[in-house]
Amino acid sequence: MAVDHAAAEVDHLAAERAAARFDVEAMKIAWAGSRHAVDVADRMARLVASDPVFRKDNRTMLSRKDLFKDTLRKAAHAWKRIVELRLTEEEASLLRQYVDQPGYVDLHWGMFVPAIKGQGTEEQQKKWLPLAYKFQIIGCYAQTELGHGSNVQGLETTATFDPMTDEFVIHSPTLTSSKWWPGGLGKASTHAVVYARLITEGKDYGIHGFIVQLRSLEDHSPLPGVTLGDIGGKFGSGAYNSMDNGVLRFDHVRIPRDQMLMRLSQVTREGKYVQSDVPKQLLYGTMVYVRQSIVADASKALSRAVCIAVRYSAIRKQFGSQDGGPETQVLNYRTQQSRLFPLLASAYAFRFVGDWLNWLYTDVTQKLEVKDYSTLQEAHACTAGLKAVTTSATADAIEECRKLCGGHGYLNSSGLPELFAVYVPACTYEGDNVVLLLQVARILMKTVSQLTSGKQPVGTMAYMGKVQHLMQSKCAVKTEAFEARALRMAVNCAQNIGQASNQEEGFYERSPDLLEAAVAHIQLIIVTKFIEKVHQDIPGHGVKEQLQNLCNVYALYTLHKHLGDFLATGSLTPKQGALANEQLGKLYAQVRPNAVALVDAFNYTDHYLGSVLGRYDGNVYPALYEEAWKDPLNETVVPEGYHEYLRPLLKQQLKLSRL
Ligand SMILES: CCCCCCCCCCCCCCCCCCCC(=O)SCCNC(=O)CCNC(=O)[C@H](O)C(C)(C)COP(=O)(O)OP(=O)(O)OC[C@H]1O[C@@H](n2cnc3c(N)ncnc32)[C@H](O)[C@@H]1OP(=O)(O)O
Ligand SMILES: Cc1cc2nc3c(=O)[nH]c(=O)nc-3n(C[C@H](O)[C@H](O)[C@H](O)COP(=O)(O)OP(=O)(O)OC[C@H]3O[C@@H](n4cnc5c(N)ncnc54)[C@H](O)[C@@H]3O)c2cc1C
Repeated sequence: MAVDHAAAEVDHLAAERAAARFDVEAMKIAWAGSRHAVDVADRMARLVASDPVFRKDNRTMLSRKDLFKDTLRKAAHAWKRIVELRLTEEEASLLRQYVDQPGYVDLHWGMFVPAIKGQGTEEQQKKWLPLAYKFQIIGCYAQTELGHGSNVQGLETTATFDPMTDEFVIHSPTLTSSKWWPGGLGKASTHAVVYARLITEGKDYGIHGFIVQLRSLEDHSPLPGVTLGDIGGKFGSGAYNSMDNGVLRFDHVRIPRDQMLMRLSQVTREGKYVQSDVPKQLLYGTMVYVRQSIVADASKALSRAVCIAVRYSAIRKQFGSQDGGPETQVLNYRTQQSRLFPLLASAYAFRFVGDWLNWLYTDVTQKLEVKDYSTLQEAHACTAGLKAVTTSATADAIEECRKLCGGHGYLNSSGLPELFAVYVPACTYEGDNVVLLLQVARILMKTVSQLTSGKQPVGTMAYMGKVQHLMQSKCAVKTEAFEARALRMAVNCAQNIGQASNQEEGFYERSPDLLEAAVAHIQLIIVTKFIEKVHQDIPGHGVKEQLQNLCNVYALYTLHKHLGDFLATGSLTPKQGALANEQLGKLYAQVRPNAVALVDAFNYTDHYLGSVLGRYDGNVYPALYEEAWKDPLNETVVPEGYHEYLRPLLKQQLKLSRL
């Protein structure tokens, strides 16, 4: 008798949901942050999913031109809906998230507006922000050049003040000074915040931001002296190709003096350079803001991938039956669990550390407003380090989820190839991850060097103040082992650097070790924030227990993966390492019956997931089968090219065989 496998698979997810030992609705609240957050997200997700303009299932089959036009259409439609429905800022930003297609609006709202807010004077904000808020201008963030991205101080574009006309002359003196990469620049933006070397009275004062109009507001043509376009196709089909990353050159383009962003420093009518009493690092403030939001996005991307892989692993069966009985769900294999459940735990860990980072960012911003700059370094270290660690882990995890879905994970219809292709540049943009970790390492070395002078480290570095205890102790408690590992790695690096002939040379030589010390410090922060979360009052049947399990999984998995560090620094004994691994196996068994419900708690619509493998109803096989027929290659039974290339070949072979 033929078995209806499709119906059986659907039942599987229902059975998984019924077996869960906690209240999924309460977990949705723990994940989203509040009942209100769940409701708003749900409403916005459904609004997008029910609107045919936001359809995205054909995205990987569109040409670059069609994909770009589709992005313009979606952005315009989203804006229309935002205005018509009078959406709040919170609702509008969720709507943009669920539209789920990178485009110029990300840079307009994500970098252009924050740059003006952070670096513009009140007067400049009054002039430019209303235009940007109403989309009367579209802006991008033009910092990176063909020759320099990481080294911001090495940028070459010049902004030379001309006191005769009270203008800056923006110029690209070399090919390598061409702006290269800014999103939204290639085709959409009318304006940019351009970063250039400020030159006045014959002196180079380094990098500053300027608002520059690029295109006519009448017909969108480039203004005189401006050459610009798109930099070309990028990794993966669909994916980030919806974005018009651009190239831009200036040939002595003149802008009024008041288009220099003047909150941090000014140039007077006479051409005098005046530095405000604020730290010059605030020039990098927009990047700090975006890095913080990238950490929050890491948990979104990772949870999507994990949701697909968990649901599909509950549906997919292989082996396990000798006599024609049911085969084993691949989710029951210990290897599948040990690869997948740490990623599930990481999604939750990144979510909570992202919330904390958002709190830290808000706190630092409020302090800056009253000229308290004491937490600037902490904000830089945490945003840079967490951005690096969470994006690298998420990119690796999405690829792992693809493999966890076997062959079907490689199909575009699984959603995973596109998710990976869209996500992986997060390891590079907004600061290459290695460059950012080296920034964290510099701050760690500075902190270690100050320990002897009695200066007490604060914030996330406070544990380093327990240096006497942590350098000697045998660690029984989990967090203490993480603290000892991070501190001892940092102290080892500092000692090795101290032996070099000069500090810079020592730092350069020891940079691979410094990277690992920075990662250890950041992982300590993630573990600590997860533990703090589970110590809070979390309502809902079984919710706290599940989060406690996931927290243990994250900590013990991280410990297991980096056991070499823990052993080499003497923070754990080999026996403790082995016990941790034993414990991890037991935790996986506790996660197993709850896995499907734990990904349901992300509350993603099928539209947002964009995956036939991750469907809520589990009806995977009919959907896969149906999806295949939609490919343009299947529009004709006999393929185009048959008469030109296949038929002559086959006929020739036929003739040869008759000879
Ligand atoms: C299936 C389909 C899915 C579809 C999904 C769709 C989702 C759509 C959503 C997409 C969203 C995407 C949105 C984002 C889009 C991407 C945007 C990307 C934009 C960019 O990339 S913009 C360019 C970014 N560029 C960089 O990040 C450059 C990195 N370099 C630097 O930051 C600096 O050069 C560096 C490395 C910090 C060095 O600077 P330098 O000036 O040379 O300084 P020093 O190292 O000497 O440090 C001096 C001093 O300053 C302190 N410092 C440094 N940085 C900061 C800072 N940011 N804040 C505070 N302090 C800082 C440093 O610690 C030193 O302090 P001291 O006390 O030691 O003096
Ligand atoms: C999709 C995408 C969107 C982007 N959007 C924008 C945008 O909107 N606006 C904008 O201005 N820019 C944008 N960028 C540019 C981006 O910010 C830069 O690419 C990024 O900062 C990395 O700089 P880079 O390309 O110069 O890399 P490089 O610094 O050239 O990196 C190359 C290699 O050198 C290594 N390296 C570099 N310096 C060091 C060091 N000191 N020590 C050890 N190793 C080092 C790196 O780790 C890397 O392995 C975007 C980039 C991408 C990919």
